[in-house]
Amino acid sequence: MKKILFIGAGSMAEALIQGWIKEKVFTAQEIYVTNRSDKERLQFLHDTYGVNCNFDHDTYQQADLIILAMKPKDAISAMHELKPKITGQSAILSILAGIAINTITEHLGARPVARVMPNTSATIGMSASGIAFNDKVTTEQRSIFLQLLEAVGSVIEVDEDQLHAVTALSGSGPAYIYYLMEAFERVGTKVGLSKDTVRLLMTQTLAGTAEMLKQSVDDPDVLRRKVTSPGGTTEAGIKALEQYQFNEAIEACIKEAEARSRSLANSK
Ligand SMILES: NC(=O)C1=CN([C@@H]2O[C@H](COP(=O)(O)OP(=O)(O)OC[C@H]3O[C@@H](n4cnc5c(N)ncnc54)[C@H](O)[C@@H]3O)[C@@H](O)[C@H]2O)C=CC1
Ligand SMILES: O=C(O)[C@@H]1CCC=N1
Repeated sequence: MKKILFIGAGSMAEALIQGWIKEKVFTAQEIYVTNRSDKERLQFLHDTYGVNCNFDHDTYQQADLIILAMKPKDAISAMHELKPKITGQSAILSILAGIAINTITEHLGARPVARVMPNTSATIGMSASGIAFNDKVTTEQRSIFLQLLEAVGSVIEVDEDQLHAVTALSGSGPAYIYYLMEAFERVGTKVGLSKDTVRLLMTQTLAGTAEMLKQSVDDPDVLRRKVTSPGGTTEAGIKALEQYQFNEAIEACIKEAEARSRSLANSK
């Protein structure tokens, strides 16, 4: 039986716990979760998923895998608390935005580390994750780490520095799409539809568009042109997006998020 220990019990920890249990990667009995102070949150995770939230110090030493899942600003103090407890050879999987592998080994000692940027769609097995490893990760461990992320979606190996861009795009990405959906729902009701109808239409439109991009050999601009009849509705809509500087807004969004990821490395 394995021991998988989450340090941090927030939304992303819950998404991975849910995804791994659902995909039968780990049983609830194999998962241990702790956080800083919120006992009610731990009780909720125990009651909902059956994971272990009350355990002794031996669990730290026996853990096969420790998952760093606190906020980046809490990472240094959390690792400081963790270091004396983990005398064993546990590998580390970090989902911390911005925090470098070197910072982790500086605080937790030389050990295998996978730095991962998943997203909350891991909950339903649909995460898009980026991953980078340090040189302590063996070939066997590397394939285990990849399997863990494949179980909750797709995963792509990148250079560690590229994880800032991955964070800005697919790590934060679900929030951009939810924000877009909020806007569709708001305007949809202004043009005469109910919120439920808009949600149904646009959820299917997003899913269909994503599937077209996956299945088609065409680039997005080619697919877009197939929707855009000359003098038609799409052309009018796109013109409005251009007038409101859609491309500049998206560029600023991703660049700001990427820069924030880089600056999180220095946050205290
Ligand atoms: N929420 C998301 O969509 C994603 C988050 N991430 C990363 O995952 C990490 C967690 O994010 P969320 O789950 O959104 O945060 P959250 O705020 O929901 O949860 C953070 C958890 O860490 C715990 N914590 C804080 N200090 C601690 C300490 N010293 N020891 C033990 N536990 C401690 C808190 O009690 C809380 O349970 C962050 O580093 C974030 O960058 C990565 C990808 C996506
Ligand atoms: O907002 C954040 O900082 C985290 C990282 C990616 C998604 N959520």
